[in-house]
Amino acid sequence: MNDPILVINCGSSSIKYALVPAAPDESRLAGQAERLRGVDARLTGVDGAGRAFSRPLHGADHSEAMKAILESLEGQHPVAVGHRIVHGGERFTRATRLDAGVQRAIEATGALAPLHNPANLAGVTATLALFPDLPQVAVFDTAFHQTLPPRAYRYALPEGLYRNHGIRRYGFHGSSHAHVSARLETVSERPHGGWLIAHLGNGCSTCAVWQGESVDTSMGLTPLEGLVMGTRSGDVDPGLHAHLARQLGWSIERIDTLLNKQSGLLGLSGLSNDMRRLEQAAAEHHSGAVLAIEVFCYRVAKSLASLSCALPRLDGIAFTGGIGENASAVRARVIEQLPHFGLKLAARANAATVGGREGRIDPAAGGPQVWVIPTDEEGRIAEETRQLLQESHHDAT
Ligand SMILES: Nc1ncnc2c1ncn2[C@@H]1O[C@H](COP(=O)(O)OP(=O)(O)O)[C@@H](O)[C@H]1O
Ligand SMILES: CC(=O)OP(=O)(O)O
Ligand SMILES: [Mg+2]
Repeated sequence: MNDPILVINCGSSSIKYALVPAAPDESRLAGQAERLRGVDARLTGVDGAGRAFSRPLHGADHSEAMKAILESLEGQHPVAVGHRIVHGGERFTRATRLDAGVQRAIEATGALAPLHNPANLAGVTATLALFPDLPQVAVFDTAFHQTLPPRAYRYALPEGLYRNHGIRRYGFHGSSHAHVSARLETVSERPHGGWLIAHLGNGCSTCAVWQGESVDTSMGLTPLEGLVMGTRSGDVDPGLHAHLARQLGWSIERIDTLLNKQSGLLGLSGLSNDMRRLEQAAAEHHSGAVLAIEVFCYRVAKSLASLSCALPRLDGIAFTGGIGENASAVRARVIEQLPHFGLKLAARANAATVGGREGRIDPAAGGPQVWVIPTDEEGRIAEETRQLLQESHHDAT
């Protein structure tokens, strides 16, 4: 493999990794460790000899899982490591070489992404211990949204909170939205247009892109704002916090756990945070699952409609992420709630575009286009890592 970059995407309970070669057509070694710290923790992937493997990790934490991942890559020689870091705050507006100072600054923004930044840093620490001599780069979810205008990133709060404490909307899933936006430039034949992207995975966000730049997005100061997610509530009345504290005596920690870990699809259904499981249960008329999917789809449609205000023109919509790429029934329910935009689906193309396929799923009747574009956060992180290292090499010579 030619000068591959090792990409590490550490989530709260999973690590996705990929060894991304310089040549885009060459295949990648990739995999994931899931349900970390659980008895059923497991690593699945493809090893250096091209063999698929799946093995139990028995309660492994992030650093033990990282060791197992690196063992599976034995014989491979990455030239650098690119890390997904979810929150870059106001300081990190682009990919940045990791050093002790940068690590400390990422730690300081940890409170704003409690499910993500601490896990991201655990991945950095484990990788640094195993690859002390390799350049390591942080690629931030927030960076793509640096182009948001003030009307989109400011909350209607007193200015001092923004100026002195960085209280503003940042936006996340930037590597995913950037990848999808770049693909749309290539495949849609409507370059430099206005697009709405729905990234629907465990975390979910929408993004309005005009001429390749993010102009508004549904996530805010933290990855909790906006859509209904696996375990996150998304938007609630900001008065809810005071109400729960005053009326039920709940602590801030309890409210935070409620909104981040016990809500969303899980809270609404009382069953699961997993869309696959909910679709099965809804088919068997589980009322919680039926309601959870209904609220989920309505909130995606409502968010897309409101973000359309950020665009001078709507060329189309793209779905991505585990749900966006696979759940054709979810896509159909979202689009059917947006008829006033002239949006329609071609039912057969919609049903067939699943399992990592890219494709256009509207009837091509001249209205806004609808696309499924599989995300590639790892590819984008590798690209930005490579670019930064090339720039610093040029600066040094
Ligand atoms: N075939 C499928 N049908 C419906 N939902 C799916 C399918 N495959 C994956 N999903 C859903 O995608 C979500 C996970 O998305 P993903 O983007 O992989 O998450 P993460 O944010 O952890 O990367 C889960 O809700 C899962 O149920
Ligand atoms: C920012 C975010 O929500 O990330 P994920 O989808 O990986 O949870
Ligand atoms: Mg995700």
